[in-house]
Amino acid sequence: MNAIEVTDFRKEYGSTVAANGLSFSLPRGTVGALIGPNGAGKTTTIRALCGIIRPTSGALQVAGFDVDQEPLQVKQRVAYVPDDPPLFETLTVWEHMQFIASAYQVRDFVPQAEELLAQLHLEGKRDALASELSRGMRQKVAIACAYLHNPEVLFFDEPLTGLDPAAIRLLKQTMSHRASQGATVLVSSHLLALVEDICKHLIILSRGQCLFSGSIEQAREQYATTGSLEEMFFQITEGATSDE
Ligand SMILES: Nc1ncnc2c1ncn2[C@@H]1O[C@H](COP(=O)(O)OP(=O)(O)OP(=O)(O)O)[C@@H](O)[C@H]1O
Repeated sequence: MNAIEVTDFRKEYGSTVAANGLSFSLPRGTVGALIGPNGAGKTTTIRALCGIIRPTSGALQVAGFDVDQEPLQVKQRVAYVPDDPPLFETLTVWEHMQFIASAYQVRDFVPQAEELLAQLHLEGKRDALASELSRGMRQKVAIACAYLHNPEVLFFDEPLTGLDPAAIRLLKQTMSHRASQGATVLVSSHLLALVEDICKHLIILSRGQCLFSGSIEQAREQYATTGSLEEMFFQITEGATSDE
């Protein structure tokens, strides 16, 4: 079963076509990499999948629900970590956890929240206001909030930038672990070498179009390559961006 199903997704911002008839899917229990050059349409696609922006046309399904027709069911089941997470500046780290637990009705959230803060080395910042946190710490708070309500589908937009090596390793481990437990993770990143070992599925966008969607093995077969994800990326996007 696919946790994410995108069919002919189009998004226009005025005269800019950010997504031009994208179709792809991501199987449940998979970590998928959403990659592509700057301006390819990755953030637009993720935001549409979370129900934050509406498509100009096309159909988007997440966790078995139509994003346009059943937005609440979708929002209850997803978590979204944007590249610059907007926190509540006047809430403390712990109050963020309380807020998420309340919004998503997570019962007995305290042990899990404490564990997440410990894993992310945020225990010392438990009572700090969001406005007092470093960029990496803000990202960690957003990650802790994302995990707290045990979402079925997680969207991460450039999650690794700003994190220290220990946090990068932890985030990758937790993504793989969540996927092994049945969750689905779509991660957008330019740091191909860092996501290579956890992503089983590849979605490559360029200029609002989907150049490839499938497993890493299928990509290797289709493009007859044994190279790294980075080499594959250049091979697949070659030509598609050459006249930019
Ligand atoms: N709110 C907006 N208003 C107008 N144009 C937008 C808006 N958001 C995105 N765009 C445009 O849509 C296109 C796709 O942008 P998007 O942010 O989805 O790309 P991306 O693949 O995430 O890029 P990057 O790797 O640089 O983050 C770009 O041309 C961008 O300028």
